[in-house]
Amino acid sequence: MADLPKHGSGNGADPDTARPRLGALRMLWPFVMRHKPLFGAWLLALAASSTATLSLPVAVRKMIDQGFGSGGNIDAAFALLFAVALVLAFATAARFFFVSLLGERVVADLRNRLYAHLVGLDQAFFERTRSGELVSRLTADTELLRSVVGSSMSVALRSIVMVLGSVAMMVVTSPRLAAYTLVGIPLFVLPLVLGGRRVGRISRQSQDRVADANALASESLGAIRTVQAHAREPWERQRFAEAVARSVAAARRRIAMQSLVTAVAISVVFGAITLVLWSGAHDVVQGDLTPGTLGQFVLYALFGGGSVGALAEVWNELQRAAGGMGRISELLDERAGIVAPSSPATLPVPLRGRIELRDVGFHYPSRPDAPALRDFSLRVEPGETVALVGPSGAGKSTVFALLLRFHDPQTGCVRLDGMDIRELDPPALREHIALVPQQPAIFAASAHDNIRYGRLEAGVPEIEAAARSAEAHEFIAALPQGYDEQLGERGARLSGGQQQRIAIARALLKDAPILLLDEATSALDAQSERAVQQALERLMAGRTTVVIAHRLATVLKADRIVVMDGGRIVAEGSHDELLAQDGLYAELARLQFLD
Ligand SMILES: Nc1ncnc2c1ncn2[C@@H]1O[C@H](COP(=O)(O)OP(=O)(O)OP(=O)(O)O)[C@@H](O)[C@H]1O
Repeated sequence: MADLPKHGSGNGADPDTARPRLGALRMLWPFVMRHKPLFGAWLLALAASSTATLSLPVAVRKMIDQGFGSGGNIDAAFALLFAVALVLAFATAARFFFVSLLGERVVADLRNRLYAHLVGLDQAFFERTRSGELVSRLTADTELLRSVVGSSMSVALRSIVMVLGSVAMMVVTSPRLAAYTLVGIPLFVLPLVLGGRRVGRISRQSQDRVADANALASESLGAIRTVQAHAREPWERQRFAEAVARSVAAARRRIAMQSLVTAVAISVVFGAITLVLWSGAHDVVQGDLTPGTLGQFVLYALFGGGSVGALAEVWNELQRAAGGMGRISELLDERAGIVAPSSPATLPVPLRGRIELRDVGFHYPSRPDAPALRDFSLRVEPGETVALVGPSGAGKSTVFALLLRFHDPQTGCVRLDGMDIRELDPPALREHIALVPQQPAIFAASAHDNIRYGRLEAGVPEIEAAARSAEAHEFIAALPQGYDEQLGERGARLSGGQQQRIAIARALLKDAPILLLDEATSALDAQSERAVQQALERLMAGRTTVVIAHRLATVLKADRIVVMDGGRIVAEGSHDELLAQDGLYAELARLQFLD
């Protein structure tokens, strides 16, 4: 799988890379076909509105020749004109309604499909992809496609119909004038297409500058504490102002180019029309043409010309959207490396909870020459608590990653109750493991929902019981809205110790036989510390536990301490035994636990 190209934002392809191929938009077809009735209704409305538009000039001719000419029926001519206009009005409204709705539906489907696909991808994918970029694909790129399905494609198709219809009607109306006009068309189209291309290129640049400014703002607002703690507000203001100024400068170039194109287009169009009109007027004077027919012809020329202009305008947008679609299909083509076998084995019920890593050798996909674990063998009996201790980078978290099957080891195997975990369906495996990470993820939801994440079908009494065991009930009950209190993005409204206790309550609720606990390194005050410790003891009771230990109390309570260094086990034993050896453990203990 190739690395994704890193764009500043989901908007606009890099002007230096190859032009996006319009063919990428074909990917949208199956999504459109899922809404056949809407699509059909739109085509009908399009046919009706185009027919009405194309009959308008005929009605105008009748009005001029019969209405103003001698002996005509004024009332009937005007009634016809009004009727055509009425059909046009309603058909246009229907066309707009159906195609806009189609755009919304298609984009919603596409977004759902993309999101459903992304959450199923493996950790290796998320390690090499920036989450900001994924969000931008989900929003900015799909947004671009909404405007394409809901408007640009409609404009393009309508314009093509109108150009063909107008040209045909021009030939029918006056073959001689039509011949003049057709010869003049390239003269008229060329500057529009050339100018349009240039506008497209400049507009991509201008959107990239806008995206730069946005990225800058979201980065500094996301790190507002760091910004303010360093008193860097003036610096950030200036950086943002400069980025905004760059985007205005780029937009100015685009606007200037667009203005120029508009001026040229209007001059060329009206120049051509004046010429045709002038030649037609001579015909009228000589009696070869009625005034109404000339009027009819000029209207067709205007419709046709206007539609060519509209085509030129949407051309660039279609190209941009093709770029967006290309990037989305790249993501949809990503395949997870960690998948269930075709017929997954089932775990014994009840699970005993023996875990084993046997002769494991592992390196992260992004770092093939830096093994994170080597010849690593560890067996944890049901109900046993093993503490992993070691310097930073020793490979402790990697053990967790392999037990959860976020990655597969390159050599050796990981077993659960004697069964190779590669034979299992990954979600089924993870159902049996509760993970309490060092920095728990708290969602922007209520306290109640945050705990319920551990087991979605849990009822209120179970959730409260879990909170009580996790020593979290008291502080939650004291929140202004109790369990309904919103905890804020990333748990912004909770202290570190409180966040940990929410995570412990979640794990208690999940009630899995295996517990992976990454103890927080951040020091808590004595009271929080005691509360967290008590909660953890309740959580660990009766479960097979592997804990990345940072506290003396934890290592003292563990059945066994495993000392890791450089991806290997260097010593094993109890606290006292290991202290007596006076090796790496004694050194770490002096630094970490015994100060
Ligand atoms: N996602 C990753 N991609 C590439 N390398 C990684 C990744 N995660 C960890 N590593 C590397 O693997 C090695 C082991 O890391 P690991 O996180 O398991 O150490 P640790 O003992 O948990 O450290 P700490 O106590 O600091 O969390 C380190 O050299 C680290 O740089």
